[in-house]
Amino acid sequence: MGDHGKMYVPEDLLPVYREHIVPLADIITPNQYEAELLSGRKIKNEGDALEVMKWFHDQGAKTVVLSSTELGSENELLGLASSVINGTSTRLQIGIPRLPVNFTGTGDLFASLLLGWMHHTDSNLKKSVENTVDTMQTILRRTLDMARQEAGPDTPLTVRHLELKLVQSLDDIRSPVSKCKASVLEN
Ligand SMILES: Nc1ncnc2c1ncn2[C@@H]1O[C@H](COP(=O)(O)OP(=O)(O)O)[C@@H](O)[C@H]1O
Ligand SMILES: Cc1ncc(COP(=O)(O)O)c(C=O)c1O
Repeated sequence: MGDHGKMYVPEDLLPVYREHIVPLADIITPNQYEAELLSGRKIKNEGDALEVMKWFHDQGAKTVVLSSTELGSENELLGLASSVINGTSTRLQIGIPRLPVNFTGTGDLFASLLLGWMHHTDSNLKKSVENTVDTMQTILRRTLDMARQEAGPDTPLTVRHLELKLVQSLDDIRSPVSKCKASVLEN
């Protein structure tokens, strides 16, 4: 829907997403801006993030992952996740090392990887979020390295240079190298 304070889709679609699309979702992976737009609440701290994730559960989503928030630090984005599946509730957070460029298509890639891992792990939220973030890191680092090589030292990186290196990352999609650990939030 949007990012960095700007919507990609026409603004008059917001109520359609909120009222008609969100209630259809089993799993939803908004970034901070999208979560704030849909829920109508600002996320300024972890308590706000937990309330916003509860709002999505109240709309019917069993699994909510805030793919990134600015609640981390200069060097880290913070992801948060919550699932209520078969009466079992799990909430966790994960630090995501921040790379110094804006990529395009990361939200779509994140959603695809998470869906695959939730399917393969019988809805194990912790393992799915960790594998997803680990694979994202590997793909984005490869994308940035190859973009810098291709552009050379004097050319600014463009969207074309930063096209996600998915095909080159097939092995990392299948078998992520375990690095980022999620911590479970108690109550
Ligand atoms: N600059 C970045 N540094 C590190 N990881 C990033 C960066 N941008 C995106 N990602 C990865 O992509 C995922 C989705 O990005 P996010 O910005 O939350 O969604 P969207 O692309 O929809 O705005 C994040 O969880 C993170 O793993
Ligand atoms: C119109 C438009 N712009 C940009 C994007 C890229 O979004 P992101 O980088 O958040 O995945 C999308 C993703 O679906 C989109 O539909």
